[in-house]
Amino acid sequence: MTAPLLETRGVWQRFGGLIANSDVSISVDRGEIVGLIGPNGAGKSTLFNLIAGVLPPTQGSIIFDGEDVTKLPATARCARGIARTFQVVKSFESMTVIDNVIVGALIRTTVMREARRKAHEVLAFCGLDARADVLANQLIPSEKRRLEVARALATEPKLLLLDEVLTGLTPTEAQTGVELVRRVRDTGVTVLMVEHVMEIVMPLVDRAIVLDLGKVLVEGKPADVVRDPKVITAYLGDRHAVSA
Ligand SMILES: Nc1ncnc2c1ncn2[C@@H]1O[C@H](COP(=O)(O)OP(=O)(O)OP(=O)(O)O)[C@@H](O)[C@H]1O
Repeated sequence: MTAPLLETRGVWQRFGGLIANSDVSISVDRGEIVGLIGPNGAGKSTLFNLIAGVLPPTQGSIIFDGEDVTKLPATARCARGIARTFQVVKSFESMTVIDNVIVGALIRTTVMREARRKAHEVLAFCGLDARADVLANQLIPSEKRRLEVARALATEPKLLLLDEVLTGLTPTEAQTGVELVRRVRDTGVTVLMVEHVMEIVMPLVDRAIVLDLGKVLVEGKPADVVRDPKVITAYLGDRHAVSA
């Protein structure tokens, strides 16, 4: 059996008296699409920040690709193959779409022509190449989310952390997003995604991990997770149990 691509081991995050993550141990295997779900304030974004290196955990360790990366800053983790998108889209609004993606590509090369070639390749993959030369602030919300994904992919990650990239989209846009995530995985990239829209995310993921009050409540196959009484009580509601 090969080792997981990502493991969090007994991770805690305290903000003063508030415990945002409490002894969280999860693992993600290579090639998986894993959904991280849970109610508002469950600690999902905090866990993403700990994995990406935005914050050091108060306690515990993060193992990525066989290496303890707990003490590494975000840029060093990105260089090792962890890329993320942000819940609040963080495009450089006054830059063109292509330049936004070149910023990502420059982590792998210092040759501008190569970074531009990579950026165009990734934009085409994300269905945005026709928008390469417009300013990021001219994109509609669904395009901005794809730009976030494109910028992350330009760093050539092994693990892509997607923070609510399908939230707030129309059903058609969300379906396009689902297909994009599948195609990303088909290229060999492992995906860990925080998402709220259960009807969309559950058919997409191989495994779901439910956080509640900073702890792992349940994990397993999506169909089992949505039927778990603990999950129904904590979060999902009966509607999801019957529609799974
Ligand atoms: N930098 C911070 N300082 C203080 N408290 C924080 C900080 N970041 C998060 N928190 C708190 O930690 C808890 C977990 O927040 P987090 O954003 O990780 O939850 P979440 O599951 O991502 O929620 P949502 O679905 O609403 O995005 C919340 O109570 C939040 O207010």
